[in-house]
Parts: sequence; C-alpha cells; structure tokens
Amino acid sequence: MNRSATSAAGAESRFLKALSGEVQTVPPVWLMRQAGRYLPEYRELRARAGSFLDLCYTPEFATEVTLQPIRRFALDAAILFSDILVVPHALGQEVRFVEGEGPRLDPVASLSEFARLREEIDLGFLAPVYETVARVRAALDPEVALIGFCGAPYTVATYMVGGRGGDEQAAARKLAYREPETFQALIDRLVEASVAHLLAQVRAGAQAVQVFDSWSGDLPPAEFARWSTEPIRAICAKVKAAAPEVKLIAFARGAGAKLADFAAAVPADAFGLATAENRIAARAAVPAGVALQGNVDPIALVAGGAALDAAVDGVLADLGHGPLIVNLGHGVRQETPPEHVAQMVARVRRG
Ligand SMILES: Cc1c2[nH]c(c1CCC(=O)O)Cc1[nH]c(c(CCC(=O)O)c1C)Cc1[nH]c(c(CCC(=O)O)c1C)Cc1[nH]c(c(C)c1CCC(=O)O)C2
Repeated sequence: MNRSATSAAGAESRFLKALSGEVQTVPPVWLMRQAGRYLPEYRELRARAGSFLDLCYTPEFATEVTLQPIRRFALDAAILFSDILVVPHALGQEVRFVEGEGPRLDPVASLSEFARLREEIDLGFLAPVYETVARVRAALDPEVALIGFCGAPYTVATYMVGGRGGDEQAAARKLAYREPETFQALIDRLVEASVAHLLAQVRAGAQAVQVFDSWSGDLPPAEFARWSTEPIRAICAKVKAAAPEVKLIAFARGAGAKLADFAAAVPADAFGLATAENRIAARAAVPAGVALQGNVDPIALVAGGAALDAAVDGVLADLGHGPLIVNLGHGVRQETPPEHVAQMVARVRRG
C-alpha cells in the first residue's frame, strides 16, 4: 500500500472510520486508561519520573507512557498521557497528586478565590503536553489514531471547588445552588480554556478529542442540562468551527435516561457509554450514524476468561450493527492482568 499517499489522518484507520459513521465488520478498540499502573513498564518509569505531574509534563516520559500499551496490544488508537487537572493548573490553581489518594487542589469556593485564577489558560505552561502530542503522532503508525482530551467543565469544576474528588461532588453542587452566577462564571471560563487546550492538541497532531464528564451523571436533569450538556455543546461547537476535520467524542458517564437530550444537543461524532448503561436504549437515544463507544465492564476485564469474552460479545451483538468503538465503560483498573487486555483485543478482532 502506498503509505505516502495517506496523511497522518490515516485514511485506513478503523477508529476514524467509525467516527465518520462507518459500520465495520471488525470495529476499532481502545481502552480508557490504557496506559497506567496495571502495566509493569509504567510503574517502572513512574518510579524514575518522580511525581505523576512530572511524568505528565516531561515529553520524553509522557510520550513513552502513551506508547507503552500500543507496543503491547493491537489497539486502534493511542490516548495522550496527561490528566484533566492540567487545565486548572494552567489557570493558576495549585494542583498536586497525593500518592495512593488522588488529586488535591487549593479549593476555589468563593468569588474572591475565583478572581485569583487566570482569565485565560496559559498555553505556554502546557507546551510540554503539546510537545508530547507531536512526538507521539510522529512515532505512531498511520493507522493508529491519536486521541487528545480534556475534562468537561462540570467535572473539572468539582475538583476545583471541592479541592478533591468524592463526597458526591457536594462542594461544587452547593456552590452551583447557592451562587449560580459564580459557578456559571467558572464553567464559562472552563469552556474557553478547554477549547483552547483541545485546539492546541489538534494543532500538535491529535485527530480526535474526547471530553470526559465523569461526575455529571449524578446531577438531576435540569442541572445536568445546564452544567453538563450546555458547556459540552459549546466546546464541541467551537472546536468543530475552528477545526472541522477533528473528530469529537463526548462521554457523560452515567447519563442514563438523560442521554437522548444530551446527544440531541451536543454535536459530537461519538458518545461514550458507561458500564451500567442499557446499550439498546442508548442506540435508540442517539441520532443514526453517530457512533457509540463502550462499554465492557472494567471488572469483567479484571476477571478475564469466559466472562470477558461474553462481555465483549455482548457489546458487539448489541451495538455492532451501527458505528461502534469498543472500549470499557470506565478506565482500566490497576489490578487488571495485562494478558486480559490482549484477550479483549483478540476477541474484538475475531470479526
Ligand atoms: C476524573 C479524572 C481524572 N483524570 C481523568 C479523569 C476522567 C476520567 C475518569 O473518570 O477516570 C482522565 C485521565 N487521567 C489519565 C488519563 C490518561 C489517558 C488514559 O490512559 O486514559 C486520562 C484521560 C491518567 C491518570 N490520572 C491519574 C493516574 C494515576 C497516576 C499514578 O499514580 O501513576 C493516571 C494514569 C491520577 C488521577 N487523575 C484524576 C484522579 C481522580 C486521579 C487519581 C485516581 C487514580 O490514581 O487512579 C482525575
């Protein structure tokens, strides 16, 4: 095949074809958190790199970690190794990761604390991230696509306001009820910052971008419409307007019955499905020709064996008649045996 006629946009990429609405006998597969602590080579490099953020901000290391799962498994896409919390970091908020616990931020819980943040994201601060994107794109085969990402404004705001995850995101939700103007201003700033961050990744070589809304599924419908759907709609519309060629994946984890309204409003090329979603209902809720991505149970991936094969087969049977990207319903868990990832990819490829 004449590879020189094929741009980095990879005309033969199964992943990009699915995002263009193609139904394929063998659908593409990649996994959320496909790089990370379940891989011994990640743990080894992580120990040398220092902190998790040092890993994210050192292009040499972040490139290597992004490529680790691609070397092991026949995945159709790589996802940039970074984190959703680099956006508040580049807005001037203090962000750190506590070993074994997770992220800690100096909370932004009032208008005066919000006023101390930068009005615009400092893209220069994130230059190592874009450098990583360029290095990864240059290292990948043309048929392996590169995914960039950001957190959705609501999910990022829950960490910014609460200073940490957990407690049903109560700190952010209280602020949204008590001071909706302050919360709206924070969300609006995150919309602009996210668009700038995604477009910088696209300029550096990302062919698709995913917006992760990990926590909005817990919101009641009216709050979900305001704090999840509308900001993600705005991000997707702005990214599409500035970079019409880029493919968009929106993942509102646990949207459930709210998916139909979400998918009607958000101009994405694919919608991610969490583990507990009803796939048949989801297919009916999303416009025809738009891809679905998901939703093998990450715990079935830990279990492996016949249960994993059955979980993969269920996704293929329920969603394979439409454009489909096989993935998990959430990220790979740390205790996952790497051989089970190989098993999952082989099961998808059976055709
Ligand atoms: C909520 C959220 C975060 N980060 C992310 C989300 C949304 C998706 C989701 O719901 O999981 C997204 C994310 N985080 C990471 C990626 C890299 C790409 C990938 O492989 O998918 C992506 C896309 C690496 C990471 N982000 C983090 C790690 C673990 C870092 C380490 O200790 O080595 C990795 C590989 C740390 C992180 N980062 C975050 C938390 C809560 C934690 C701690 C939990 C944990 O340690 O697993 C915030």
